[in-house]
This record gives sequence, C-alpha cells and structure tokens, in this order.
Amino acid sequence: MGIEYAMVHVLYTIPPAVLLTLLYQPLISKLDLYKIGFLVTIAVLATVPWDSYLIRNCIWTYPSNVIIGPTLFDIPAEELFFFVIQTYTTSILYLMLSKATFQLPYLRAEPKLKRRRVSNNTSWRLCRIAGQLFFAGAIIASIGMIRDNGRASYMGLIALWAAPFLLLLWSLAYQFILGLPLINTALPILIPTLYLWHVDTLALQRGTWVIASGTKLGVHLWDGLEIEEAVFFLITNTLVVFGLLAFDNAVAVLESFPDTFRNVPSLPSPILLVKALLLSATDYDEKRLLCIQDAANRLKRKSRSFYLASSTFSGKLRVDLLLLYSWCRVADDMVDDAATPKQAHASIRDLEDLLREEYRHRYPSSVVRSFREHFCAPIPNLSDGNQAISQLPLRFLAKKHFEDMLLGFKQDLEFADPPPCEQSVHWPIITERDLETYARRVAGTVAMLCLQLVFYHFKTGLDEVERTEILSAGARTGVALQYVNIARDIAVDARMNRVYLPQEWLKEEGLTARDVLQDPDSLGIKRLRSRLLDRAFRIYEEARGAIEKLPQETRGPMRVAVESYMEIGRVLREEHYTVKAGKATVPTLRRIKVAWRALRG
Ligand SMILES: CC(C)=CCC/C(C)=C/CC/C(C)=C/CC/C(C)=C/[C@@H]1[C@@H](COP(=O)(O)OP(=O)(O)O)[C@]1(C)CC/C=C(\C)CC/C=C(\C)CCC=C(C)C
Repeated sequence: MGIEYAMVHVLYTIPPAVLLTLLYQPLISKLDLYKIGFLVTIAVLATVPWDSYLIRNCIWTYPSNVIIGPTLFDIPAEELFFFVIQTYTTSILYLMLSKATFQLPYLRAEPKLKRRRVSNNTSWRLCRIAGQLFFAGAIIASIGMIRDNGRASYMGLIALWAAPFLLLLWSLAYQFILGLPLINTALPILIPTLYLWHVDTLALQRGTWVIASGTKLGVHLWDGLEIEEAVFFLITNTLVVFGLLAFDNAVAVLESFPDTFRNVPSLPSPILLVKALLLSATDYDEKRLLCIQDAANRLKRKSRSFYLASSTFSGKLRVDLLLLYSWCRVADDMVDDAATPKQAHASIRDLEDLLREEYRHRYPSSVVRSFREHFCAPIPNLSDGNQAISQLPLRFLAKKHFEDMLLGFKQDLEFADPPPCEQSVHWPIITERDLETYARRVAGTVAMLCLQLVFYHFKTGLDEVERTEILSAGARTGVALQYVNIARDIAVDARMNRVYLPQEWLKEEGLTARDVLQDPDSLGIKRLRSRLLDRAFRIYEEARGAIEKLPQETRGPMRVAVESYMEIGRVLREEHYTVKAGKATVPTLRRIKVAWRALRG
C-alpha cells in the first residue's frame, strides 16, 4: 500500500480542477452541470471495461506500493478517480472557452439531394466523409495491430477502443467540430493534453504506473513520455471535447427549431438529445437559421455591452433576446439613417405595417409556420434584420410595446432639419416629463419586451400583480439606460440636429438648443449631463432590486445587461475616458470585471 498515485491527484489533477471551478463558478448553469455529469458517466462506463482488460492482461500495471488499495474490476480507485477528474477538468475548460461563443449560427442547413451543387455545405459533407473514412481506417488498422500481438498491441488497443466513439461523434457533430472557432474545439483538447503529458512523464519516470515492455512501440515523444501515453491523453481529451460538442450540437438543434421540437425541457433527456442529433441537416429550417445568424452578427458588430451580456444568457431566451435586439437595432437605424425625413416616415410606416401583419397572423398557431416562411422571405424595403420579428414568440409580447417604440422613433423625427431659429424652437423634448416619455417609449418598452421573454421562457410562480410590478421596474430601468445613452451621445446627437436635454433645463443654465448644437462640450452642458446622469442613477437604484424577483437563472445575466450599460454612465462621470467613434466606451477589462461582479450578485 502507498500514496504515490494519490499524490499525483493531490499535486497535479485536483488543483487545476479546483482553480477552474472557482473561475467558472459564477457562469455555471444547471445545463452545464448536467452536461458534465453526462460526460463523466459515459467516460467512466466506457473506460472501465477497457482499462480493466489492460490491467488484467498486464499491458499496464501498478506496483502495489504506490496505490492505497481499493479496486473495481482490478482498477485502482486512484485510476477511477483519474477518469472522473480528467473528464471534469477538460469539460470545465471547454465550457469556459465556449461561453462567449453563440453556437447556434454554426448549424448549417444542407441542400436536399436533388438540389445539391458544389457549395460550402457540399465541401463540408466531403470533410465529414473524409473524417469517417479516417476513423473507419483507424478501426481496421487497430484490429491488425492487436492480431499481431506484438509491440503495437497497446497502440492498437487504444485505437480500437477510441475510434468507434470518435467515428460516431464525428458523424453526428461534424458541423460543430469543423465549424466552431478553434478556441472552442482545439484549445480545450490541447491545453489539458500538454498538461497531462507533463504529469504522465513524471509518473512514468517515478514508476507510479508502468507499461509492459513487449506491447509498446518503444518510441518516446520526449524523454520519459511513451508515444502510447501521449496518444492516449490526446485521444481521451478529444473524446471528451467531441462529446461536449455533440451535446451542444444537440442542444443547438433543440433551441433552434421550436416548431420541430416543442416543449423541450431545460435538461433534455439523452433520447431527446439523440433525436436532435439525428435530425438531418437537410431538414433544418434554413430561414430561421439565417435570421439567427444575421441577428448574432448584428449584435457582435453593433453593441459591445449587449454582446457581452448576451453570452451570459443561455438557451432559447438568448436566441429570442438576440432576435429582439436585431429587430430594434434595424428599426432604429432605418429611422436614424434615412436620407430624408420623408424616407424616415416611410420606414416607420413599413415597420407599422409589418407589425400589424405579424400580429394579425400570429395567433392561430397552426398557421404560424407558413407565415414565418412568408415573412422571412425578403420584404420590399425591409432588410433581413426586420425578419427577426417573424421568429419571435409574438403571442407573449405585447404589441403595444412595439407600437410605443415606433412612437418614440417618430418623436426623433420631430427634431426639425435644418435647425430652427431660436424663437421657433419646437422640438419634442421641452420638459423633463417629455424626456421621460420619450425614454419610456424607446427603452422602457425594450425592457418590458425583454422581461416578457423571461416570463415566457421560465416558470416564475409570480402572480399578475408581481409581474406588473417587475415590468414597471424594468421600464424604469430602461429609462435610466436611455438617460445614460443620451448623456453619452450629446455631441453625436447634436451632429444630427437633435437635442434631448430638456429645454427647461437648458434655460436654467442660460442656454438654448442652438448652443448645444454649436458647442456640445461646453461647461454648462457638462453640468446638465451630470444632472441627467444623477437622474439615471437615482431611477436605477430604485428599480434594480426587482431583478432579484426574476427566475434565478436570469438574475445574473440581467444584472450584467443593465450594469454593463450603466457602467458607461460611471465612465462619463470620470475626468478622462476612452472615446470611440465619438462615443465614450468602457475599456474591455473593466467591462469584464463589471460582468463578473454582476454575475456574482
Ligand atoms: C442581452 C441582450 C442581447 C439584450 C438585448 C436587449 C435589447 C433587445 C436591446 C435593444 C436595443 C435597441 C437597439 C433598441 C432601440 C432603441 C434604443 C436605441 C434604445 C437604447 C439602447 C442603447 O443601445 P445602443 O447604445 O446600441 O444605441 P445607440 O448606439 O445609441 O443607437 C437603449 C439605451 C435601450 C436599452 C434598454 C434595455 C436593453 C432595457 C434594459 C432593461 C432590462 C433588460 C430590464 C431589467 C429588469 C428589471 C426587473 C429591472
């Protein structure tokens, strides 16, 4: 009896597992825990028979003075623990590295057989077949190595054990394995592999475990590391990561196609996961995928705050928030970027028509699909982003919020162009009340729509009164965010002949709207900006508590969404700050710190 193998865990495998757990803990979700549990169970079940065979046939052995004693099918307890801790640590690392990636857009619909042309998707299919041939070849070669019963036996046993699993996982999840960024696929394999190569070198040198000499090739990757050991750790980490990718691929299918997979539980059963993986890529709803891809690209390009926040949301809520963002962003840009006020008004009319049509046809659920197809097809004058609305669960989103948002955009158009002379200033924001109404329309509505999505996706157990209170706190938070937005953009808005600071306030400072247009950075205006920020933070402080009444899974992400935007307000209160494209921004590291703190609550 000895503790040498146990010490390998104490010194080398447990510390990284603990460290990664502490780092990832604020982000961990129930689905992550389920995923890890699933993978660890499969890893143990798949490895025990194989490892027991190797030990019983003396292909590798453990001197009795290095292990504590208990065994299962001749496998020492320390070895069993190795399967668990390696799978666990590699899984946590994978989860950490994949958190920021929104995976759904990596699903690709493939054309049906009749329509196949040489395209990107066809070359993917060729890659899939090439991979399948490679793994099938490895199986055949491994059988030969084992039959020879010589120095390649151990290598053959590794390959025969792993290659069928790899073949299966590759065939089911090749889209994710090939398509996701290397940081999500190669890195979580390579980092633990290199680390375990180092640990293995130490263990082999000390004789903690021993490989029988007649069954190994005798090739060393470096001094002290047998090639079989190197391949073993590379393959086991690949198996874990491919397993996780297949799991995520299945979840992505379940989340992307609510028409095919209805009422998906938050922790889908293994059978459901397999069903999702078996759905042929030729049956994917291509239009929906395009809408989701388009929304994800837009968010990444347009908003650093909401992009970071979106990575903390998960599941279908994340998809719907993206789609909502996309619609709001495109609608706002259509009005702001219109060449003439006439065109801007026409855009608003188009958006009103679209809303009316979407709501009119949405209610009978049997026709949802056909209309979804209709509205995801290009509509004259409306860009792809507008199609996002056709993918939202509109039955659970009040039409009035969208209408009010458009009313807010109409208010934007009330700023005269060219700027009016001082006496005839008839711009929309005269009093603080006007400002609040405007902010409620353009941002309070966004908050209420986000919350309605939360109520749709989660069982909250809240009654009508509590929901109304939360919606109202959300709307106030939206107002606070909009005030920060206005405080940040005084100069940018002035270039568009817009002054959102209430004229009453300007008057108190002895200023006019024209002064803002001419010198948006003057001292008086800076004072008004501080006043606006004070209002924003007061409102926010009063309302933010309502987040804690939301379902537990959404509290942290909601805090991140609002906190990372309010941080812009904190930056504006400082003496010096970074400005990008004329707008104050929060430096990346600070943004991450804010998100981290918000997640911890
Ligand atoms: C995580 C995630 C993907 C969230 C998406 C949130 C979402 C749907 C945002 C839409 C934003 C948008 C483009 C709206 C159009 C009107 C508009 C411009 C509003 C201003 C947003 C600022 O965006 P940005 O800085 O990119 O705009 P410009 O460059 O100036 O054009 C707003 C400031 C409004 C944003 C308001 C919210 C996201 C509401 C936040 C409140 C909650 C989520 C509720 C919190 C809950 C409780 C209970 C307190």
